[in-house]
Amino acid sequence: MAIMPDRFEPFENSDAAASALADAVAQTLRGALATRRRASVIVSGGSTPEPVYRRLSVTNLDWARIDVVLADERWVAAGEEGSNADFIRRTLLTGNAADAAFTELKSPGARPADGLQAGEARLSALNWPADCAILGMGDDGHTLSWFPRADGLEDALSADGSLCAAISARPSPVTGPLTERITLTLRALEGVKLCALLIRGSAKRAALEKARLPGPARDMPVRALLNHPSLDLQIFWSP
Ligand SMILES: O=C(O)[C@H](O)[C@@H](O)[C@H](O)[C@H](O)COP(=O)(O)O
Repeated sequence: MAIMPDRFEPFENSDAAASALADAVAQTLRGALATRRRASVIVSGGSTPEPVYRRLSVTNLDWARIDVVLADERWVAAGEEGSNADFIRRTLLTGNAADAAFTELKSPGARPADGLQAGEARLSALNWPADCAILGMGDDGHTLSWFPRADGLEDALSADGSLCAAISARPSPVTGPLTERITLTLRALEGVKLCALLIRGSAKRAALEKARLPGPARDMPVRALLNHPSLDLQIFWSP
């Protein structure tokens, strides 16, 4: 099948990119709420999207009808170092957006595999496809918790399996010490209306160009998005 070309939008600075993405997400959610009871947005950790979340948190939307769904999580509980859920609570789920329903990925259990069933049950209760996804990318070509050559990556990139997968990443400067993770799968992104990849800086631009070259997704898992036959990926880049 032919590859759906992505749309690359360069912005002058990170503020302009954040503001354009927050506007696009708000508009998509508003449009969805005009015809459906609930709308949803998938959100990532990482430092880049914080200004997007801060903007959205003060945006006037019917947040009580919006599901905020975590894209991926380190296997740590709320209150522990590295919790993406805490980051989202702090940056997005305040102000107007405090009324949103939040679907987290951490469940009880010693390892991500122990929490897969519970995570899947929570995710299955939501409406799919989601309306928006705000994704990031690392210099190593990972996105969500799809780390290069990680254990569990095949499950995560399978388009017809579960909505979440357990990941054990190979330790690297990008992963840091917390390599046990749970992530949404490629299947969870199928059909998302606004699928946005927000990246900043020349190293990420270079990584993106490298990922565009032919090669296996296991080396640069962002390729699963770039080479997807029907995903309409929008890349918001700023220097
Ligand atoms: O849990 C996470 O760390 C993220 O979901 C991850 O996929 C992130 O989006 C990238 O690592 C980019 O992170 P930065 O924005 O900090 O570069």
